[in-house]
Amino acid sequence: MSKILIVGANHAGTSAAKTILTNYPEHEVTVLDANSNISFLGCGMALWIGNQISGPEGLFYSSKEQLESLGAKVYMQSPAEKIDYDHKAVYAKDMDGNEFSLNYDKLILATGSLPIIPNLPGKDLENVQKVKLYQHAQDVIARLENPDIKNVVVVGAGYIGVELAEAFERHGKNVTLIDVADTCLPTYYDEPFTDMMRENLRENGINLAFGETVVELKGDTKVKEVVTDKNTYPADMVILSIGFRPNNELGKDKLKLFKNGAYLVDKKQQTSIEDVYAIGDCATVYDNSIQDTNYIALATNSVRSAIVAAHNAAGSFIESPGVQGSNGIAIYDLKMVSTGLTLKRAIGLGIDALATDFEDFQKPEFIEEGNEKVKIRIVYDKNTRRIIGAQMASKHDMSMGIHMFSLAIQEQVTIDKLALTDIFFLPHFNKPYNYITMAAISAK
Ligand SMILES: Cc1cc2nc3c(=O)[nH]c(=O)nc-3n(C[C@H](O)[C@H](O)[C@H](O)COP(=O)(O)OP(=O)(O)OC[C@H]3O[C@@H](n4cnc5c(N)ncnc54)[C@H](O)[C@@H]3O)c2cc1C
Ligand SMILES: NC(=O)C1=CN([C@@H]2O[C@H](COP(=O)(O)OP(=O)(O)OC[C@H]3O[C@@H](n4cnc5c(N)ncnc54)[C@H](O)[C@@H]3O)[C@@H](O)[C@H]2O)C=CC1
Repeated sequence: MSKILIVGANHAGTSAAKTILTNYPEHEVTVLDANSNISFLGCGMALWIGNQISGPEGLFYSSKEQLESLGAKVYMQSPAEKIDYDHKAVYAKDMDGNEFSLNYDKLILATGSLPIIPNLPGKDLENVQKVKLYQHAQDVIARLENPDIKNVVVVGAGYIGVELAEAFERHGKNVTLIDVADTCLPTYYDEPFTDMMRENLRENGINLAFGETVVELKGDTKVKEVVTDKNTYPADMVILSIGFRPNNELGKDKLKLFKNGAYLVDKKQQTSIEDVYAIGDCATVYDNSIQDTNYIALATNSVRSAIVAAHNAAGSFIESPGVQGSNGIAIYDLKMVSTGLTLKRAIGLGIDALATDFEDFQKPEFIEEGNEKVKIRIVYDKNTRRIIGAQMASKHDMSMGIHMFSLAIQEQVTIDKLALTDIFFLPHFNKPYNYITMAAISAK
């Protein structure tokens, strides 16, 4: 029997706790979380804010009570404040402010990430919001009820920014979306795809301010304007969504860190100290598309890294196969999915990369209803022919196709092998010469 202590119980911590409790009932599992809720699906935040779902209740899939029913001891609203790694002890405060300490045999750090807040004049003005927690979403929704909030400026046109821009527009607000990059979603897609999303946002009435740097947020007590190096925008509310940074407060002076501060872990999720694991957004991942360590903050990575750490902490040896950063987004009718590297990023990393593109209807033309075009790009290494990335866009739900590319990158499949891969045909679903095969066959 080991004492396993998990610090942080959102997606990563909950997944680790459940894996240990259901597979290894002999261990004593204790969970600490600073917040009053766990398992909030941030990915549903935009749907909630945009009134596309009836409420937030379905966005939670676990609770203190559920973990307790599986046998865990759970302390909510109890932030860990210090860890003595040499003596295997965690010092925390409970919800009444009382200090207490817990000893462990194995420690799993699952403290996640924090929104990056740019050091801008005016960042502390009223109605300048960050969005990560359930409580942040509640706060934003309460403010949106105020009819004086007419102009909403979203800073950062990454995944959160683009999703929330749609949500605010659905609320009838005048929305401006700003990014320093000259397009939206630059990390995930190449230009032919970002152009589609840009057009989609523009057609739906969102003001786009790409290639602009925010220099100041102006106001009295409340924010009134966002000033960039090129323009000034009226703003009754500002959302800061320019990325996450790992929450490494408890280990930054003791554990080895990645360049952005994430806990450096091996394929067992173990940190630089034995018996100390790190999972989810506070830890690094092994990225198969670059065959190196990376930082990719996604709930999917959190859940899987937690399973790996849980088994290892509980005494079984398993290794992570690594990740590809697979992701997806649906804005109005447009759906986009990607995995691995974009062509731009691959070239930026010095890889001799090429892309093969194809666009076609999903199904044969004689299927007259529910037949949309799909655009695909596959990125591959010119020398090894290895597939290193893929992107797809359509009004049709073609999302499942990206999983095959994720596996192809993980398993180092070549573009030539993909060209001859058995892909079934049925007119209800696709074409005999479907876009995946055609893109692969067309590769130089
Ligand atoms: C709006 C939004 C939409 C998103 N959409 C998607 C999506 O569609 N798909 C996707 O894959 N990802 C999405 N993400 C990202 C995803 O939410 C994160 O990757 C995920 O939350 C990471 O989970 P985690 O458990 O590692 O960390 P976190 O969610 O950051 O949780 C960390 C937990 O640790 C606790 N904690 C921190 N410090 C302490 C301490 N000292 N003591 C005790 N407890 C502590 C916190 O209270 C928290 O509960 C989205 C995020 C946001 C904000
Ligand atoms: N559908 C999904 O899978 C979703 C995933 N997430 C994940 O959550 C994490 C955080 O999301 P985001 O905050 O949207 O980060 P992000 O990394 O997706 O996007 C950040 C954006 O901010 C821009 N930016 C950076 N600094 C800036 C500055 N000073 N001024 C203006 N723009 C600036 C970047 O160019 C980038 O476009 C990411 O890892 C993301 O993948 C979030 C929402 C949905």
